[in-house]
Amino acid sequence: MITISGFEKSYQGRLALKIPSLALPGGVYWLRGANGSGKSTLLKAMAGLLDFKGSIVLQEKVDLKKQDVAYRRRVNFAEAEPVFPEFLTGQEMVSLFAAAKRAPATQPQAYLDSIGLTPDLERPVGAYSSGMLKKLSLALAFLGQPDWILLDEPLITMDAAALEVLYQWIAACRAAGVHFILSSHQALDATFLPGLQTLVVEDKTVKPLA
Ligand SMILES: Nc1ncnc2c1ncn2[C@@H]1O[C@H](COP(=O)(O)OP(=O)(O)OP(=O)(O)O)[C@@H](O)[C@H]1O
Repeated sequence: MITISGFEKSYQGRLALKIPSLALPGGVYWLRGANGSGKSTLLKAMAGLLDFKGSIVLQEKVDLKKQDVAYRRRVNFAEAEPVFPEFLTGQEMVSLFAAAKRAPATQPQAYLDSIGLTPDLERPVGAYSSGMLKKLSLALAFLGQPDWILLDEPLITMDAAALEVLYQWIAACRAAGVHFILSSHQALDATFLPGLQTLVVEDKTVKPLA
């Protein structure tokens, strides 16, 4: 469960998103909304990457603002358009994230092998294509033992084979009790994401679709 209360985010004094109260019990959520509606703002705030007014609390006890290290270890995030330091290799990025997220020893390799990134790990990420960067950032978002994984536009730039792998990762994590929020402009297919629930971002707020 994630509970959002009294949430407000403004940029340069201009309100972007306001959520008086929202409780997300868990499962898989499709975060849907028009361009500029506030999807990335919500996900970045929930990932602890944006300052905001109000509170976000995990499982009624881990407050993002008060226990930020514990919270961030349990909530993972992948950006829509990942930007990494270009001089670091894929392997160096994986090692950094694996240490920060306390990933079990063999976990990173399993993800990288299945998505086909292993042959490119020694190359600097500045030499990666946009699809390779996306695969790397998604693999990083699965490291550790998160309770929630937030994926901003995970479908963009992914080829069909990579998408199938992503759905397999999500299914395996769901079976282990991990919850997901995926933002997407494309409709998500409930065949691949059983129990899919919808959150709509409009009029500068977020509501579950009844
Ligand atoms: N760094 C920023 N500075 C100023 N305004 C911002 C900034 N980031 C986002 N905004 C504004 O906040 C609002 C929500 O933006 P956000 O990126 O969260 O939308 P989104 O739903 O993810 O959009 P898209 O579907 O186009 O990616 C928009 O009006 C946007 O202009």
